[in-house]
Amino acid sequence: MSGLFITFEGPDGAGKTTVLSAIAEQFNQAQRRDIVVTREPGGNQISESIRRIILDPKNTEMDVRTEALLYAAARRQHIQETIQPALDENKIVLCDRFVDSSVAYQGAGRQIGEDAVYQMNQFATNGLTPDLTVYVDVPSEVGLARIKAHRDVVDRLDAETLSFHKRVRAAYQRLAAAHPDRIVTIDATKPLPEVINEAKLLITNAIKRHQ
Ligand SMILES: Nc1ncnc2c1ncn2[C@@H]1O[C@H](COP(=O)(O)OP(=O)(O)OP(=O)(O)O)[C@@H](O)[C@H]1O
Ligand SMILES: Cc1cn([C@H]2C[C@H](O)[C@@H](COP(=O)(O)O)O2)c(=O)[nH]c1=O
Repeated sequence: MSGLFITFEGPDGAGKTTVLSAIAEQFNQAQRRDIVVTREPGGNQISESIRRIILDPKNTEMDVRTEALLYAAARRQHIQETIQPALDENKIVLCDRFVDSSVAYQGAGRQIGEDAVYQMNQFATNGLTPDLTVYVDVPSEVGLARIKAHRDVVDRLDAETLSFHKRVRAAYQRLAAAHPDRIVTIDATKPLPEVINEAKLLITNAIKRHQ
């Protein structure tokens, strides 16, 4: 039996990272041993190095397809080093972003084609698909305002135009409509404790179904 692969997705500033770490914290000590919390791009030394290159605001010359390929390369390494070994050990992997991010940000945000980006990622993932995706949804203006209010460093993607971020959100909403069995939407304009509770319930139910 394989483990359980759960991803968190959403526009910048939706609250994914905050919600994910609160949930991981709330699981008891015994459960925590079976849970791996990780993120994309990143999760290991090579993928974190790629992350620094992609997000560096100085890298203004980066071509949009180069960017898409770098995200996919970081993902491949992340799967091989972190995700697949944990799933093989029957663990629960909670991952901050995965292929849906590439479809939304590079496919729609950068306008290089949602299907083209999805297909390119099939090579990187060899078809690995999350069992559940928690989509934390906020209007782009709300997410960006949260980032501006709370973050000292704004990365190359955060700094994109409002229209870029609106295309990203619209693509996420299309993905959620197209994959209702996998992607569950949470309204993240609600107060943080409510968002955390809703996400925790989704994960707890997924774990129960999996046992
Ligand atoms: N429901 C909420 N209501 C108000 N503020 C929130 C809510 N959720 C998160 N925040 C705040 O918004 C900020 C951004 O949250 P967080 O970093 O978790 O977002 P994120 O989705 O991981 O963003 P990114 O993808 O850009 O890293 C944080 O300061 C967090 O405390
Ligand atoms: C995985 C992935 C991420 N992105 C973007 C989304 C964010 O702006 C940054 C990641 O950093 P954060 O800590 O989640 O803010 O990168 C992307 O464009 N494509 C992807 O595949």
